Amino acid sequence: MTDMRVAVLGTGYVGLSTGICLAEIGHNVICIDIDERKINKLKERKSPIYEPGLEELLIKNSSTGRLTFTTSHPYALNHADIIIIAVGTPQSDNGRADLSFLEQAAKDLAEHIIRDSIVVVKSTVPVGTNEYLKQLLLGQLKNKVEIKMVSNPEFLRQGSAIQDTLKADRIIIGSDDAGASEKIQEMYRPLNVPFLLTDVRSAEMIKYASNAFLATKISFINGIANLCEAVGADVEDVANGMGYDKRIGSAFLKAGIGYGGSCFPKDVKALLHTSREKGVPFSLLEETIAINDHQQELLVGKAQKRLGELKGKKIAMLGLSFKPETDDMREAPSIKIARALTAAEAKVAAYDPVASGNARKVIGEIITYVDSALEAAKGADALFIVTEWEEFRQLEFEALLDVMKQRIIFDGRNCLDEAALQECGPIEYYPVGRPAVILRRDD
Ligand SMILES: NC(=O)c1ccc[n+]([C@@H]2O[C@H](COP(=O)([O-])OP(=O)(O)OC[C@H]3O[C@@H](n4cnc5c(N)ncnc54)[C@H](O)[C@@H]3O)[C@@H](O)[C@H]2O)c1
Ligand SMILES: O=c1ccn([C@@H]2O[C@H](COP(=O)(O)OP(=O)(O)O[C@H]3O[C@H](CO)[C@@H](O)[C@H](O)[C@H]3O)[C@@H](O)[C@H]2O)c(=O)[nH]1
Repeated sequence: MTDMRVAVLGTGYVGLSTGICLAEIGHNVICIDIDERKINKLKERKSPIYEPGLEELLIKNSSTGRLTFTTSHPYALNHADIIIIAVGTPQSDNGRADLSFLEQAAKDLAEHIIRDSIVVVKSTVPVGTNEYLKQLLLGQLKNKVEIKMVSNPEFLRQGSAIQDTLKADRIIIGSDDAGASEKIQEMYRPLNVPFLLTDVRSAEMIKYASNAFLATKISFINGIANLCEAVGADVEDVANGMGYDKRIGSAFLKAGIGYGGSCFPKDVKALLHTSREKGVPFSLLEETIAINDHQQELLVGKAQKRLGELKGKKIAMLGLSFKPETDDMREAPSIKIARALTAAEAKVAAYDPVASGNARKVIGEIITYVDSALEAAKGADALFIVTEWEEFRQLEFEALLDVMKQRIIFDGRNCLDEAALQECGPIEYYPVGRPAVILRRDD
């Protein structure tokens, strides 16, 4: 059965992608957000975020009338009998997940739900939160209605959110109510994605375990990369060689300056917080975090070692967003790198294809934002690759190196073509976990 009536709370990456994709497979979706500016933009069929493919589907599904937007909870809830919560669960000071947006969402629901409903929690929440929310909701319900809860964590990645939603590896449905579980399976069935049915607590844990495992895989390969530098091995070949083993797999073995973004940093810390709260030591997670933090400092350390005092040196920074194909700056490694460089009194000129506007809000005016890689490179003592945008791989490095004061590149993402760089004449190229390429004038 298609054409279910669904309300989605929150139009961030998750809410918006979910809402759009559910409309795309035939449901009637209303998305609600408390942020009036976002909703106004969405009503004009413009995406408030940079996410490939999202705006096309937004326009398509808005024009069929299957996808609408509102800031009014009563209006949206009047429309729906499946309510998906996709509000943010940021990190609070002690590492714990901040549930205040969820608590407010539960209050909004309690006030305005007028019919029996299934409430689906898509936000990433610590184990036990679904039960807590249910109690909160039931305790404040204004109308006499029946509420069933389903935990349905999300696994999309920014930059490929739409494809990840339409072609997910799996859909996790955690519920103790067979009817609710069946209805949510029906909702997703047109996607033709495998379901894993489980209890609520296990569903909540699957999300944290998945993110923590992937983050740990990244820290592991970064640890190996640092060792490779010490022993003269090449981490790209090592990761390749490991990845052929099906038990290991090649994904998430890309060494570099560590993981950032709106999820891995906060979710690993939230899981660690749970382990401490329960008195179950999980020092592996501490190490995952420590390696990640260290990795972001290493790049600046390498520049200090090569250039000496950074005071007055000019650094060109290519890339600001936490990964390519997004303008999201949450926990982007560029933030720490920009702060460390400017603390050492280096002058930083940064270029990013889409994230400069958001970067200004986070990093501020301690660095200069320019409109091209070439402009950033002018007069630079070194160039840092911080985000592996495809645009940077395609750069004319000969021209870029020619405008630099010193022909030195630190590639924090191992994304440049070494052979092509060697064609550019004298160069010093320092990747992560691989031997440096040093071609002097008389080589
Ligand atoms: N970003 C990702 O790639 C991703 C992927 C998987 C899971 N998650 C998880 O999904 C959740 C949402 O993440 P996000 O990145 O989409 O969040 P986000 O911060 O980008 O967006 C959340 C939205 O919710 C809105 N909101 C807050 N309170 C509300 C309320 N009471 N009613 C309606 N709207 C409200 C906010 O205004 C905001 O627009 C988080 O728990 C996150 O950990 C995120
Ligand atoms: O081999 C790798 C892979 C990733 N990264 C970095 O790890 C971070 C996260 O990358 P990615 O996982 O691609 O992006 P996210 O959009 O943050 O997605 C993650 O976080 C989401 C939110 O929970 C989950 O839904 C996704 O499944 C999970 O991949 C980025 O800084 C990447 O540069 C590496 O350093 N090496």
